[in-house]
Amino acid sequence: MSDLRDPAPYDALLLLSFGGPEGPDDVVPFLQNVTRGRGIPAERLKEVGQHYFLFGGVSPINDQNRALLDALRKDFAGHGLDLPVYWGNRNWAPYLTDTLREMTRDGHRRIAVLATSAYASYSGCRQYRENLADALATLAGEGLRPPRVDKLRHYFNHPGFVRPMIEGVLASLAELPEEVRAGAHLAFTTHSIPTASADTSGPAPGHGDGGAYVRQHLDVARLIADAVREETGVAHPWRLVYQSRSGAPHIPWLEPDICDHLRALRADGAPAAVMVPIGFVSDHMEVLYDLDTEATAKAAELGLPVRRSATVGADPRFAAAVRDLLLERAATERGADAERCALGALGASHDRCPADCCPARTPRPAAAGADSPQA
Ligand SMILES: CC1=C(CCC(=O)O)c2cc3nc(cc4[nH]c(cc5[nH]c(cc1n2)c(C)c5CCC(=O)O)c(CCC(=O)O)c4C)C(CCC(=O)O)=C3C
Ligand SMILES: [Fe+2]
Repeated sequence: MSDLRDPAPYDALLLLSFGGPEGPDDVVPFLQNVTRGRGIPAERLKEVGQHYFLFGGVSPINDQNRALLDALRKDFAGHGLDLPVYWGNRNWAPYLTDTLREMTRDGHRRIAVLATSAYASYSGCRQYRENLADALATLAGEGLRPPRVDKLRHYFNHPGFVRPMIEGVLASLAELPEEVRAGAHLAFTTHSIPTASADTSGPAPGHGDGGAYVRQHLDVARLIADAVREETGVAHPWRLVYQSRSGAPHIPWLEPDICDHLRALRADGAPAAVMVPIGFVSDHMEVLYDLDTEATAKAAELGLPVRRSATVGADPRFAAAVRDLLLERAATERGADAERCALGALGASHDRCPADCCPARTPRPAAAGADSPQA
């Protein structure tokens, strides 16, 4: 029997996130970092820049990550897990490469990575693995001996991610006026991505038809809808919808858009809706602007009462889930048996992405996978 608190072989955890601007002067360089080489029309960039300026040029994502770091450190300390937690981002300071350099200088040799994206997709998984490979290559180029990095598995169906969202939906339903509550629709929403990218998300055997990205979201939506029905005795109608589309108009992205969906609900006589942002880990700009500002204004214009339910953010149950994932993986890496906690129909996700998982349009080195130069 292995020690349940033993993090070996890991000597540190890295929280890996998207990053966001911290003031008006950061907005344009941040957007340049995000969209470098990704073919986003200038029109769209100007529009997204306005979303940030509306909030003083500050993305909420950094404070959300600081709160999660605090929650993780408290959870680890409270459970006798002595493991330092670092934070690095893809698109803004603290940059991943700087954090990994610091971790290397601090003597860390084997690092577990938690990405703030719960599902399979190029943007949510492989792109982070590419960022890790780039950072490791940079460190090697500086004459440092890069540590080994392992990315923790997808947690979309971990109870520590799903449970808080179920409670969030129940709270949002309770906030709706009583006369519309029982008929309220649940609009589960996530980031739209190109259909070509969705179709190739996850390992190849599941490619096509929206791939693992759509399948995983549908599984979470169903889990939440079922739990809400059990709790309230009401089978709220639900649908998975999408938001935050970018890219050129002629390229197909996942649909329907949340705003079009709200319009259709209104036209069909739905009395109310709860927007459930299952695709997002915290209240960042996609949630504060695209849902709380744009979609909420659209609903008001339509005369459709709506609420937006909570993301997990720094919920202590999510922090505990991260500890669980880390200790599970640590045990697996030591060759021990580990319970792999997962709700729903899909089971626990793989630890190491196979070579054909969420392929890039142009193949590039990616760390922490079967096709990694470091593997
Ligand atoms: C699947 C997915 C997630 C969810 C998983 C996860 O959480 O990682 C996510 C999260 C995020 N996306 C974010 C911001 C942006 N995403 C953009 C563009 C894009 N996102 C894409 C996908 C995703 N994105 C895609 C396919 C593009 C097109 C360009 C490309 O192929 O890369 C752009 C460019 C402008 C625009 O067109 O919107 C911005 C500014 C922020 C930070 C918010 C903040 O500051 O609070 C976060 C957390
Ligand atoms: Fe995005």
